[in-house]
Amino acid sequence: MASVPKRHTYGGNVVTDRDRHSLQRNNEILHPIHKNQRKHATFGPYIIGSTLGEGEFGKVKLGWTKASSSNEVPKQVAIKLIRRDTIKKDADKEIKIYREINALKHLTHPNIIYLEEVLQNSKYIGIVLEFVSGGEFYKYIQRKRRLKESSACRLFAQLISGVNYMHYKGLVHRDLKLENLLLDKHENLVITDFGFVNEFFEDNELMKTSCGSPCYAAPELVVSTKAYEARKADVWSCGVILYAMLAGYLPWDDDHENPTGDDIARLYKYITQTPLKFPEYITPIPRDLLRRILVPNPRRRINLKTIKRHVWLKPHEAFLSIQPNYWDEHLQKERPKPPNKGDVGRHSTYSSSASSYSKSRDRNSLIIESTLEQHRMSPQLATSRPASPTFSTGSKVVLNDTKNDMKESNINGERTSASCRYTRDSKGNGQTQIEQVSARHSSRGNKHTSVAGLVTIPGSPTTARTRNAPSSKLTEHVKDSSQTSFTQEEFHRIGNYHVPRSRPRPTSYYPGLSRNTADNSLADIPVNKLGSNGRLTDAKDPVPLNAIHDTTKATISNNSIMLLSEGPAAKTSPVDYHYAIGDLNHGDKPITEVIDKINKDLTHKAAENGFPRESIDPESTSTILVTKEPTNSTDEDHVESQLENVGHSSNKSDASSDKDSKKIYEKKRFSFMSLYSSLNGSRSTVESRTSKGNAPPVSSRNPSGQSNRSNIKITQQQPRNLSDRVPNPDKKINDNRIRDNAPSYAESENPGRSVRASVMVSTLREENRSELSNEGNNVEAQTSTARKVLNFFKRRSMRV
Ligand SMILES: Nc1ncnc2c1ncn2[C@@H]1O[C@H](COP(=O)(O)OP(=O)(O)OP(=O)(O)O)[C@@H](O)[C@H]1O
Repeated sequence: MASVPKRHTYGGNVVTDRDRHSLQRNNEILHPIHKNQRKHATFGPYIIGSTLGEGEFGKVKLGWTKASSSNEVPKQVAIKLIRRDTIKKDADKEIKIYREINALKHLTHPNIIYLEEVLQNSKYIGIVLEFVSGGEFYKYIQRKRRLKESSACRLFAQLISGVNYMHYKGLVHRDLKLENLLLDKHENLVITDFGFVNEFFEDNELMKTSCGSPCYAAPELVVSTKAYEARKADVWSCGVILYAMLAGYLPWDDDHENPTGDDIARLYKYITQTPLKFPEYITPIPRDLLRRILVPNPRRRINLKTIKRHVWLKPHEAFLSIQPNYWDEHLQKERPKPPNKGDVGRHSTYSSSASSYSKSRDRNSLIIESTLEQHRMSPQLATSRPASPTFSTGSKVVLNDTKNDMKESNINGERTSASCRYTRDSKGNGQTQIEQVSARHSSRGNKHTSVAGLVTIPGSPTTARTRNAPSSKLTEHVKDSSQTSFTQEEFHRIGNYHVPRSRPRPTSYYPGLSRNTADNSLADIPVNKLGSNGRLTDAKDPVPLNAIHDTTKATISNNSIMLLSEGPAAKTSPVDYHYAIGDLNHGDKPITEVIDKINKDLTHKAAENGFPRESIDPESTSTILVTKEPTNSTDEDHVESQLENVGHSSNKSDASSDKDSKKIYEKKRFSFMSLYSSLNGSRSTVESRTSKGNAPPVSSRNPSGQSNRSNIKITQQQPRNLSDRVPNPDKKINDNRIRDNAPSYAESENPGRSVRASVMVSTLREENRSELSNEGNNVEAQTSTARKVLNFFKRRSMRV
């Protein structure tokens, strides 16, 4: 008979029968092991399962508590096991671990990983975290290529809520990136990996230690040796994350001379000097938000408070308006009561042959054996060595512009740094002593229950259920958070975890990995040719904060403009009219009047250009290109006030957007070659576009880099029918106007070739193909006509 493997602890020691009896007697951890039961490794009270992932510090294992009765569902946890011998040699590593632990024990937020406890034995430190079963966020994006806007919006709101909460607690993460985000089983975002976390104390003190991952780190961390404002650095990273969610790849990852970003100096030069570019499927509103976030100059970068109020996040306004202290008050409620003061530091102890454990009842009473006490720090390290064991002294951060939005960094009434202590608590035979952060018996299941349970908080982006809840309730909750009633969620089921990683995760996210699949929408889009140059390239220069300067298809309908992104993945997004057209509507004119005027102008122009007047339905949707060029205004207050003035904005579901977009395209019939609108002094030029809605991407740029307020570009569709495209003298004149009226486009971005003409040609080719295939009889005649048209455009494109 094959010998049954012995149950052993993760300390590597075999648990003897004597040990087991002693443990059972103490009723502490182990349960009787039946002969036919599989034996497991254990670590403290947890049975150790498969490897969930691997990081810098070692493996993260799935663990679960042993059920004391058949009815009890074991609680699952993730245990970050860190070999003590590895950190003994590496004081930096140890500092990171303590930072993480000491930060996490103060954080209770649905979108921040929850620290259950910390255990250690002679070989390992085990950071016991809630188990998050939805997998890694970057893989999620890779799987989906990119996220739908609504989904990105929900997750970004969660990210912002979590980051805002930690800032409220006086902590900055400093290493926010896709790889440090996980998803729970409800696809809620969970921020992890607090190894670079730091604390800010006083006003006017900035952080000096650069950290984070290059692709996500704010430029000021790298290009400047000056102290930086760490919260703004977190904001930058959030922007990079948002970009990655929406685009499916990182911004500024296309420097061909530095494809992997290994040359960091070059990478940052590239970041600060290359305008932010967008793929066409990112719609104007999130673009606008990204442009405000990804501003190299931190002083001009939007802050969290303003982000929360951005119109794009309007659907999650309710969730974002929950005050950070709400989470402390209410999520803590569902956890065991904090100990009486006298209990702090009191331990109930049990032991095995490998290690002994003690439990304190207070999450703040972390006692962990620190090798730091035994090591002399190198002078270099000593400077950044925590004054308190918690955080490095070299990294204090300022509270300035968001000062009013943040409270003093008090945690449970005391400074973060004061709440942590290291004690040496050796036991008997010189064995390593134990620690425990908190004896919290509630599961993260509960916590996420709370998250899921935020059903009672309508508008919360945390779960699908929350979104349907009546909005009045949210207000109640926001106003009176004491009325919370969290539902209890069942524990995570064993097996409901993602496939373990077999190797360390990448430190940055390379979209190329996901692009080699059949994602034509990504592959086909000349991303580098799109976007605008509204963002200044020099960090020293003021950056226009409040500009919508994308070329954007828009459809006016019922007092609102449907802004359409361009290209195969085009989606509609109803946007507040005032917001979309900005100065166009300055003169207190009712929107309907303005729309009427635009439509009349269009009709007039149609007639002028030889199109039948009656072919335009003034009531119907008219496609226009709205391009509001960057303004010189750089004042953040102005941004805020602008945002305040922004009316409603709602994100339509993608399905309905698609429908709308199709409908709109069906209605488009003409392409106006020029239209100069003098509405409120705004200059309007006309751009051509194809019937597929592929406006020349480069035209969205402001080639001169100069700021022109409210440069509205209006156009209508190219005729859809082949017969409409048959060249005639009028049409030629018309076509010449296209070119003549779009000098900016031809002049600058593509001096050698007309992208617009190319787009037209390719579209014509496509349409010819489909139409000709339907009309077999006239194939030849029409082909030759089509050829003429193509040749005409080809010649034109060569001439430009
Ligand atoms: N709470 C958790 N629930 C589920 N899986 C987790 C959890 N924590 C970590 N993991 C998995 O383990 C992997 C490594 O975790 P983590 O990044 O926290 O380790 P680390 O040693 O701090 O890594 P890093 O190199 O980023 O510092 C994660 O990518 C994830 O797959």
